[in-house]
Amino acid sequence: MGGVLAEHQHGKGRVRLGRVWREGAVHHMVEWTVSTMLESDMAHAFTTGSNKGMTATDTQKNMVYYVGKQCSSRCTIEEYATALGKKFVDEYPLVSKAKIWVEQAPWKRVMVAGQPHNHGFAQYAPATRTTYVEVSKTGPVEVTSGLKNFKVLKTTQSGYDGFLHDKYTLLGDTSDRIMATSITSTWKFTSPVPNYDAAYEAAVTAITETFYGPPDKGVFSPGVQATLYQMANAILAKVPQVGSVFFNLPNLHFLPCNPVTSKFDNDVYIATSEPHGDIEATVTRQGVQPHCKL
Ligand SMILES: O=c1[nH]c(=O)c2[nH]c(=O)[nH]c2[nH]1
Repeated sequence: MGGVLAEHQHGKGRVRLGRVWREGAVHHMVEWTVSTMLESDMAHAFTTGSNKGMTATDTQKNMVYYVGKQCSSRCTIEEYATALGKKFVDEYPLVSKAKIWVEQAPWKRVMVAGQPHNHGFAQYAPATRTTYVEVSKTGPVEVTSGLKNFKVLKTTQSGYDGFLHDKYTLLGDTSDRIMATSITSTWKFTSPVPNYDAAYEAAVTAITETFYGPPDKGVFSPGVQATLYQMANAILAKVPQVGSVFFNLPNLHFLPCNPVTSKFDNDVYIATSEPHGDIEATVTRQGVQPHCKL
């Protein structure tokens, strides 16, 4: 057993936490799925079998709830992840770096009879806000935010042509098609963020304005690749603290359908999720290193 233990870490995956802040009759609620990873002086656990000094993954799970309790007033996932990461590196001498992932379930306050409900919530869409935070004993806290499962679609203002046509190609050029994708994006901050909620809303606005264009006319997309690049640039323009933006965009095809008695007339489609195109890229400001896609 002479192999070199090159890297190691240990953590707890997908710990689910509900947190309610009761402000009088009006309640605020979040549901978070938290994953942790600790880099620590624990090589001996792998190479000798001794677990001396180890922060057990069960303890890491307990800390998820403990720090949730400590957040006595409403906070963002970025603030929570930073507090949790700090707790690990401050509490445990052998831990050099804590890596924290948090996903926020899309609970929204419901409207009943036109009024916001005091304590009722619903999920209207599966878009999930995400964060990944690294806290080391030395060095700055590194925060990456994002979203996943954000399904967007437009029924026109999308085309795809000019690609290589050879004997293996069946797809024809098109100047009008449905464009649909399920957006996963992460954006890494390179300077302090005064308000993570505002930064998130600005990034989502940048994505939607760029994808759809103005409400009356929309905006033409010549391909998923070009739209991806434009959306990333829109985030860089709208959120000055962001240095690097990653997108993964599956191309969810709606295929022209010829119902038995008629021809396709831009009206009936075969909706598919598989197989799908898969298009991704990272776009950075000049001189900024791309962040890893997570
Ligand atoms: O926008 C697109 N990009 C592609 O790379 C691609 N490939 C494909 O078959 N259709 C599309 N559409």
